[in-house]
Amino acid sequence: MIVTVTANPSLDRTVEVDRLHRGAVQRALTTSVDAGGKGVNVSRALVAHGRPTRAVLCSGGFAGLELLALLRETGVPLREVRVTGGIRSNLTLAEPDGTVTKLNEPGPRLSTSEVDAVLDAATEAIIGEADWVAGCGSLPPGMPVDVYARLTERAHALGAQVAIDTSGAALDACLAAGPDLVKPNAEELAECAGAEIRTLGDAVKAAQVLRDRGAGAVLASLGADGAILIDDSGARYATARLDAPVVSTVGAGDATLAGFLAAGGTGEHALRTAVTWGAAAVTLPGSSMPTPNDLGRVTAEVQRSIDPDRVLTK
Ligand SMILES: Nc1ncnc2c1ncn2[C@@H]1O[C@H](COP(=O)(O)OP(=O)(O)OP(=O)(O)O)[C@@H](O)[C@H]1O
Ligand SMILES: O=P(O)(O)OC[C@@]1(O)O[C@H](CO)[C@@H](O)[C@@H]1O
Repeated sequence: MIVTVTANPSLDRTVEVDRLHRGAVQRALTTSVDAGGKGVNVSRALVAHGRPTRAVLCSGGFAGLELLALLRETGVPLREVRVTGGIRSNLTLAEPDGTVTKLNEPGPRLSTSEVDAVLDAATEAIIGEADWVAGCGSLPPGMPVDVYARLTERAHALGAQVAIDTSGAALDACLAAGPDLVKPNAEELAECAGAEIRTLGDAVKAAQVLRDRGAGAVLASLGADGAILIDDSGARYATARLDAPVVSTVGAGDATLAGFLAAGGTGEHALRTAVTWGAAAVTLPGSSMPTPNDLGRVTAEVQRSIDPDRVLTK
């Protein structure tokens, strides 16, 4: 069972436009709404593949009610923490060539007791049930920067492994608690390691910095370039070939983490599955998560020998 924790979930509104013109009044072609937030997406992807999961998340305001209703439709088992502030709505402006512009709100301010309630709800969900806990996404205002470190300590005390997918100070702060896995994208990895990432070799070195600071393994997603996994047995690189156009990259990293954990959370098979699920996600609109039917569009390949000079596309 994989428990996901999303302190800052969102309603993800995707608005499709012909072409984005800054400063102009534009008419949308279509709009859609998905239940969002990184851990919520991981749970949605797992449910779509019939894998046991539970999503722990904050909910508040009318947006929170809509989020819960959407999640119930998708069949994700929930453990909600009611908070006073309304949860956020994040906007994606999608253009037909696959370009997305994303505006993420900060989220509601949480009180100290609401922060404790999130950690307690996560602990209850873990007890006796979870093999893995995934703490995912940005922290809402009021949430202390060490919350993922605290989640890691609690989960380890209960015998569960921990994966963290976050950015900035929250990523920095979780490393000392020794999460079993972190899943940065290239930008988050560069910021956390304090290094420029231009090549695959740069990405491997930066991932090693995060391991030296406490992460057990690093699964770094590299956008169109695939993903690398660095753990005790070395570095591996996986790429994916797509049989379909790129529609929306939003949530691809979450599908990647979901695939990795669904396939055991370690090793080559998990890396291949991660890249397959991630690449399948980009062929779908908005922040839709792939189902088993979507995976046939992807051919993934894992390489043990990595060309350190290979220049990354983003
Ligand atoms: N343009 C693309 N073409 C093919 N595959 C892609 C593309 N962009 C992303 N992917 C796939 O999705 C995975 C995750 O992408 P990325 O590194 O952009 O995640 P992310 O930034 O964490 O995404 P998000 O935060 O929106 O979930 C990649 O490892 C790759 O398999
Ligand atoms: O602001 P955060 O928490 O970093 O990211 C939130 C978010 O962009 O992540 C998901 C895609 O990965 C979306 O569902 C959601 O809108």
